Parts: sequence; C-alpha cells; structure tokens
Amino acid sequence: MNLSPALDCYTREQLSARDAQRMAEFIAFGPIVFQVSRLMLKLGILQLLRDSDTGLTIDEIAAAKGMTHYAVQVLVEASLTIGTVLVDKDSNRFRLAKTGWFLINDPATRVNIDFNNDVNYEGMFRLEQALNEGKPAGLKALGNWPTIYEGLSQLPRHARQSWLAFDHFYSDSAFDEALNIVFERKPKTLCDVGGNTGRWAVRCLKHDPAINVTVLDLPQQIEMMREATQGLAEASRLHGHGIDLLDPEAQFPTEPHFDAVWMSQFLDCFAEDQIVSILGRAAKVMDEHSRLYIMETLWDRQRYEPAAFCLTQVSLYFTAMANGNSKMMHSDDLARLIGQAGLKIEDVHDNLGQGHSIVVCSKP
Ligand SMILES: C[S@@+](CC[C@H](N)C(=O)[O-])C[C@H]1O[C@@H](n2cnc3c(N)ncnc32)[C@H](O)[C@@H]1O
Repeated sequence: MNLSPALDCYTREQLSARDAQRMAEFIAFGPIVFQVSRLMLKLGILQLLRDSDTGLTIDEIAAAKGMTHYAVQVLVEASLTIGTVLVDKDSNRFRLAKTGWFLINDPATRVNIDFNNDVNYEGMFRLEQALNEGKPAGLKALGNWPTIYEGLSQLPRHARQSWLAFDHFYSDSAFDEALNIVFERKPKTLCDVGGNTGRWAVRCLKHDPAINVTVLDLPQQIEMMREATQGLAEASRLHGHGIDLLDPEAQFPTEPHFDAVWMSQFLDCFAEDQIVSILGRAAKVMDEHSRLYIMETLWDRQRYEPAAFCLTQVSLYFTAMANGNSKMMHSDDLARLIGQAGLKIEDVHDNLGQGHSIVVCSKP
C-alpha cells in the first residue's frame, strides 16, 4: 500500500517492551485520560499553570479555581502521569508540560477534543454493534435518524457546534490553495456537491465575480445554507439544489452545464458502492472540458504522522455515529473507485491546509 515517508514508522516496531506496556495501559485508561485532560482544559487549570512563573501547589490551584483540594488533586495527579503537567519534588509545585502546552495551543487538538466529547463520546460505546450491523448504532445517543447527515440541522446544540467547528476547521484550512487550483481553468459554473452551509461556495463567489455556483446537498442542508448566506451581495449567483444522493436514481442537474464539479470532504460520507454510483452520476453531467475536483484528507498521503493517526481514528466516527459504512480514505482505494466510475485521474495536489489532497479527474 502507498504510505508517505512520514508513515514509514508503521512498517516496523518502534517501542521498547517497557514503552509498549505503558502504551497498552494508556489505551486501557483511554476514556479517563481523555476526560481528565478535557477537564484540565475546560476548568482552566492548564492555562493557570501556563501563566504561573513559579508553578502552583494543589492548594493554590484549588483556591484560584474555587475547587476542593480533592477535586484538584485527582485531576492534577492523573495529569502528572498522563504527561500534561510536571512537578517539582521539593516545592510540590506543578507546571505545564509540553503536551499540556499543545492541548492549550494546538487548534486541531482543541477541535478534535470538542468533536470527540460532544459528538462521539457516548455513541462510541456502541462501536461493536455498529461494526456488526453496518449501521451507525451510536447515533441514537444524539437522536433518531438513519444517518447523522439527516439530523445535522437538529443535533443538540453542543454537538452541532462541535460538528460544524470540526468540519469547517479541516476544510477551511485548505480553501485558499484550493481556489488557485480550481480557478486555474477559469470555470464559469461550479457544482459544489455536499456544499453544507455554503462556505466554499461563498469563497468561490467572492474569488471570481463571473462564477455561478450550485450547491447540491440534502434539502435540510440547503435550508441551512440559505440561512447562512442570507443577505449576501453575491447571492444571485448562488443556487441550491436539494437532493439525496444515496438514491441511485437521483441525478445531478443538467442545467447549467458545469465546468467544474467540486466534492470536498464528501465522498468519505459514503460506502464504496455508493461512491462509484455518485461519481458515475457526476461523470454523466461532465464533458471533455469539465473537471471533477475531489478534496479529501487521504490518510496515507500525510506529511506528518499525527495527521494519519487522527484520520484513521476519525474513520470510526463514520462507523459508529455518521452512517455505519464509510471512512477516511486511502488513496489506493479512491483511485480504484474513480476508475470504476469511468473517470481518469489527471493530477493530484497534496499537502493543502490540514493535510488535504485534491484529486483532479476528467473523462477519458
Ligand atoms: C462532511 S460534510 C462536508 C461539507 C463541505 N463540503 C466541507 O468541505 O466542509 C458532508 C456533506 O455531505 C452532505 N451529504 C451527506 N449525505 C448526503 C446525501 N445522501 N445526499 C446529499 N448530500 C449529502 C452532508 O449534508 C454534508 O453537507
């Protein structure tokens, strides 16, 4: 399989036996490690330690935070062994460790923590059931829909906020570079498949005053998009088309003719046979001048190893919470599905934003 140079570490053992045993325990206590660290952030204890020059004792933290000695002690002692804080043995003062610094300052980590807590945490208990049934068995922790996409507009407030923040954080980071790639061929019409709240569509409209953009998405999301883009000066060039692309009979609109078809973080919401069907329907409305741009975070093409770690873990969100049958893709799989849909890969651009690739496809 393809693996970027940074992922070569997956081909041979990296840990000593002692480190491996510690890692095994880290996994065993994963849910507690997660909740302790999330609370150290939420309660501002990590931030308090960051801002202190001399470090703080448990009593000083408790006084500053209005918490009991016991509550601070269990959190801080666990954080010490997790590795987010350090202690001075003589003064009993705690200070921030490097990992704690990243918890505070790394925006990707913050978005991932909120996403895991507010969207995934409870539902993930049903991962085994989801794997057995091929259905998102964990989604009932948030509401009763066949897939999370049908429920997006009605998710509990925190879950919706964290879902959108997660989604936007990843795709927004790649949009600047993506605009240059897509507009190189000067398209006049673009179809944004799975355009969600219209963020990419709006970027295109602002980037080129001649472009018309049609967003295809579930009818509920087209409503969300209309709300989000209300009053926009460019609104007359923005069009919405409600469609359920899981229905194999649902065809892409043929009017207008699309110079560019754009799918960002979209195909990862579907199983392989569904992807082939959707790509095949996109191909039907393309001619030899049209281009399909697929923007995905392909886990095997990552420049940094932690990104591949995040992406392969996020796959299980799709299993337990989203739809039960899709994942963050490996580029070998995506290439095979593109070929099965009768399209050919013309170019691949890697390392955009938070580790996105754009696969440019045309009709052979
Ligand atoms: C992960 S979001 C990506 C949003 C956006 N393209 C981005 O890059 O941030 C996937 C989008 O696909 C849409 N979607 C999921 N299932 C769909 C379906 N069956 N038919 C049409 N759109 C669907 C969702 O509503 C959502 O807006």
